[in-house]
Amino acid sequence: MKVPYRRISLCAVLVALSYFIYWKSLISVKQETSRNLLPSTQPQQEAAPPSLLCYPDVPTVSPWGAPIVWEGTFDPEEDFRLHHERGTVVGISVFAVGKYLSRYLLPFLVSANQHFMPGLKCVIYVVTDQPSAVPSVSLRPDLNLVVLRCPSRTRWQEISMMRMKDLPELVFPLAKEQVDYLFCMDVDQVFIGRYGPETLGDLVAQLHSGLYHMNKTYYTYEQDPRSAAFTPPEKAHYYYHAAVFGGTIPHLVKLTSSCLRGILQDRSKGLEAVWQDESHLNRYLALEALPSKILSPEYCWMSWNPFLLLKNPKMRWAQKDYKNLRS
Ligand SMILES: CC(=O)N[C@H]1[C@@H](OP(=O)(O)OP(=O)(O)OC[C@H]2O[C@@H](n3ccc(=O)[nH]c3=O)[C@H](O)[C@@H]2O)O[C@H](CO)[C@H](O)[C@@H]1O
Ligand SMILES: [Mn+2]
Repeated sequence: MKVPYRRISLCAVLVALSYFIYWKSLISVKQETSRNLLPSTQPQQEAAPPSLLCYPDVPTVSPWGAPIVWEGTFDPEEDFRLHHERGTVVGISVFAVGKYLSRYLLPFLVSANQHFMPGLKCVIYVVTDQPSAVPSVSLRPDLNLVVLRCPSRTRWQEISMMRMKDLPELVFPLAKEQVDYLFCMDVDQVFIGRYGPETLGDLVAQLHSGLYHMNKTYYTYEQDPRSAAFTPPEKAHYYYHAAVFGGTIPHLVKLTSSCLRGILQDRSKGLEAVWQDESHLNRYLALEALPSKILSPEYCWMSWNPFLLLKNPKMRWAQKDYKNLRS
């Protein structure tokens, strides 16, 4: 049989072209939607020089004045100088429980060693149910590793949600003595570019890169009014990813205690929020405490999302493998 190569290549070119046009239109729709969220009374922050941003005109400030951090909106040398002079110490807490330890922890640590706050003192708190299995990694002299034991839990939903319990019980008592700012991060991600002190703030939230390009009607807030995580969409602005949040310890204490309270209240009614801890986090950040700084999708990039091609990603999601990793 004769293969119609010319017809196939013509089709491929047409598909690629329409895909490109679709992608460009989505990005501009998103930019319009984001701009529309800004009330007209709010002064809009000067946009950084377009050549430095991934897309010109991305929103760089929230309606309540919190900076949205994109490459090009900050001066890395000035930020570094300030924090270096102050002797700022930055922490990360990362949970690696069950199979997630052997699958994700090593690349997370190796990449953090290379890209996370280079030149500043750092502490990584690894929270795990199997401390002896934590891989030994050669780390830079100003980066310390602290391993903490947490209980083994079987349901992955419990492991994810109970971070809101283990953080204040296991991590914060140490961190409040050792660090000025702490990030609470998922382990299934890797640093791929300089993740510097431009990200530091009292209460820091991460835009979810899977939903960033979408219209707000697609944001996955908990919609069951019986749940403590219930979030009326009209009261919220953004959809945040629970894979990264951070701030100073007093702010994180309030955040985790509110989320844990909601999780336990739901449990007592036989409920579980649609995106577990992430649903409670979104409610908290919409209704109880607005973040003082917001990280653009560059700081937690869903690398296989074809609608979000970024020029300056600093961290990307690792490949998911729910089938093998979740029992
Ligand atoms: C359906 C689903 O997936 N939902 C949750 C999950 O997405 P994710 O797909 O990002 O969840 P995930 O599998 O990365 O679990 C969250 C984190 O909990 C830890 N972990 C989890 C399971 C386990 O067996 N061992 C372990 O160590 C680990 O640090 C992991 O990165 O997490 C988000 C927070 O980022 C939200 O809470 C979502 O609601
Ligand atoms: Mn994750």
